[in-house]
Amino acid sequence: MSSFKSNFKLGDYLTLVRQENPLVHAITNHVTINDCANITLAAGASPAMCESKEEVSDFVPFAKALYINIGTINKEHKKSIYLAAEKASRLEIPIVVDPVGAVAIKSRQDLVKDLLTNYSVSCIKGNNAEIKCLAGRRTHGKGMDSLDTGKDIQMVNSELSEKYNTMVLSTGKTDLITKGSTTVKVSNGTPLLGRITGSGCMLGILISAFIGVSDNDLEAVIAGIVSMGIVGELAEESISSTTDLGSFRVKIFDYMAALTSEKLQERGNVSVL
Ligand SMILES: Nc1ncnc2c1ncn2[C@@H]1O[C@H](COP(=O)(O)OP(=O)(O)O)[C@@H](O)[C@H]1O
Ligand SMILES: Cc1ncsc1CCOP(=O)(O)O
Ligand SMILES: [Mg+2]
Repeated sequence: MSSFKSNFKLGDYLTLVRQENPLVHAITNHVTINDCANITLAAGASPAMCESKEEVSDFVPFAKALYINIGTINKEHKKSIYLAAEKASRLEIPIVVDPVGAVAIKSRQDLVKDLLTNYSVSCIKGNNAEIKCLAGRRTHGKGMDSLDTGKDIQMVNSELSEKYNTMVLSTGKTDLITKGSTTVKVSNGTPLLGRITGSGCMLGILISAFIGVSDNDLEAVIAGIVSMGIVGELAEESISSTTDLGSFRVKIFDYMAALTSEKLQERGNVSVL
């Protein structure tokens, strides 16, 4: 692993997830919901997709983290998200927000900014375009996908992190995680992750699981990002053609379940900027 100033061991966070089997409450989109549940299980955590407004407030207290993904949001979801965020903030349960589609849809930007302003969000996680649009920057996306090269993204992350007093994770070819004045770059992964739907959502619920077992949220998020990147690399190495996207997707679950803390340590490509 390349330089990271703290002497933390990435693999320890995976071990913790497996030992503690944290319950992650997800209110997430209906496109990738099953992939989110399965990647969470494969990592050693427990997913629960509970989204009804009558139920979320009762359910949140059992969770170690709350993952909010607005990819297919509707009126009902919106109410549930507010109720869940309110309860989680009050109980100091970490919240991760994934602003899917915010580039194209103004009301999604407004919702996410409102959540960041009024609730205790541990991490806002989006692709480069989503993160830039939340900072009011010009960017380029297509539907749920980013077409942004990531130019100036470190500055944008820092601005948002300071403005909302939260961690910011921007994803793309490289992933940057910023907390206050610290930005860490993770260079694991493969472009194939961008060719299946759900890689961003799976990353979002995974980092929620990792945050849920740790008192160091920055290190936990790094371990979650590296895990996703490495299983993408291993899945790519296992297929015979880059058009085997179905096999690639399935292999991601296989390699996540088989991932060891040693592998995490060995292949993690992390540096402090
Ligand atoms: N070109 C790439 N090279 C390496 N990893 C990538 C690439 N594109 C996406 N990823 C990885 O795929 C995951 C999802 O990122 P991204 O595609 O930016 O999010 P989203 O699916 O939300 O648009 C992240 O772990 C990211 O590192
Ligand atoms: C295609 C699509 N449409 C609404 S949500 C969604 C999934 C987005 O997944 P990801 O952000 O992981 O690419
Ligand atoms: Mg996404």
